[in-house]
Amino acid sequence: MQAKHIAILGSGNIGLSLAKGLVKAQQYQPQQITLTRRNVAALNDLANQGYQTTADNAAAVAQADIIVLAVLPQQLNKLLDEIKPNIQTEKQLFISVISGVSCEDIRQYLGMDVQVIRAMPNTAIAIGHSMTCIAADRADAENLQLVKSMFDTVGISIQINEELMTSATALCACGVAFFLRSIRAASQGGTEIGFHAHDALKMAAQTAKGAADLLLQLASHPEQEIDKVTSPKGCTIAGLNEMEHNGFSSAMIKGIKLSADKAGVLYKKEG
Ligand SMILES: NC(=O)C1=CN([C@@H]2O[C@H](COP(=O)(O)OP(=O)(O)OC[C@H]3O[C@@H](n4cnc5c(N)ncnc54)[C@H](O)[C@@H]3O)[C@@H](O)[C@H]2O)C=CC1
Ligand SMILES: O=C(O)[C@@H]1CCC=N1
Repeated sequence: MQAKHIAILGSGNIGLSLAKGLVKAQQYQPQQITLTRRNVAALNDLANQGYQTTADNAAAVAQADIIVLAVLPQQLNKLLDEIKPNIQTEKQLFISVISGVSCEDIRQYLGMDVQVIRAMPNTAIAIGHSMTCIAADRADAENLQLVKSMFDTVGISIQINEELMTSATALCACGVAFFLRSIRAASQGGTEIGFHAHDALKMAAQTAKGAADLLLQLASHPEQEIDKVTSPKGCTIAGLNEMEHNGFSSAMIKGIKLSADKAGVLYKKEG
């Protein structure tokens, strides 16, 4: 259990997923986490579970050791204006999960030499299965280690070069949506060939999970595992080739490329 107090500024989809993941992993107790949101009433359920909730970002920052920035890129500058007077550069660590905003962008906007580490988790953090990419330009090694161990308790984390953070956003954070859509599409196919929708979804999801685990647990390559499924003149290769003729791999590659391009231009430095 960490002794530190965390303020999560902007408790929407990812901010709340992070808070829930940290508590589920027993790294933090709800009382050690302050959640902020402009409409604080939307956090009433969390307040009942013991989290501190407030709309006052500056007050939340005043009592925090670790400050997580989790607003949209276009909401960041206003938030930084609000909290700037209460920042204690010597003792506080900033973790930004905001896409397309560099550590230098944050220091430059604040005009302060704060410790900033970027983390790009995904929503599976809420259940301890995030793939989180971590980057910093000049944070202390001790702080980097602290952030890495924090995210390791809620999934798997790797440290990457900061220039690759927009790519990490597309592949891992947006990636959850891409894989979910493929599972949904598989379930729709399943319904068309005879299964009730809820059964088809469960069957597709478990099949996707098994496929991912084959790669993760056996450290094998997708094509190696595909070769084991595709019998000569069989139905798997027939289905797979039909999907490829319709652009399956190409659609995924192009979508990830476009997402990465978009992630790089989400933030306008002047707000
Ligand atoms: N949703 C995801 O899967 C991921 C999102 N991110 C990044 O996390 C950030 C947040 O994304 P989401 O959670 O999806 O957005 P969201 O819109 O669900 O959450 C942002 C929250 O911040 C609140 N907010 C805005 N301004 C505020 C202020 N001044 N004070 C307090 N609260 C304020 C909003 O009311 C909202 O609840 C974005 O920058 C995004 O790029 C990163 C990784 C994954
Ligand atoms: O769609 C977005 O812009 C955010 C960033 C990663 C996931 N959601």
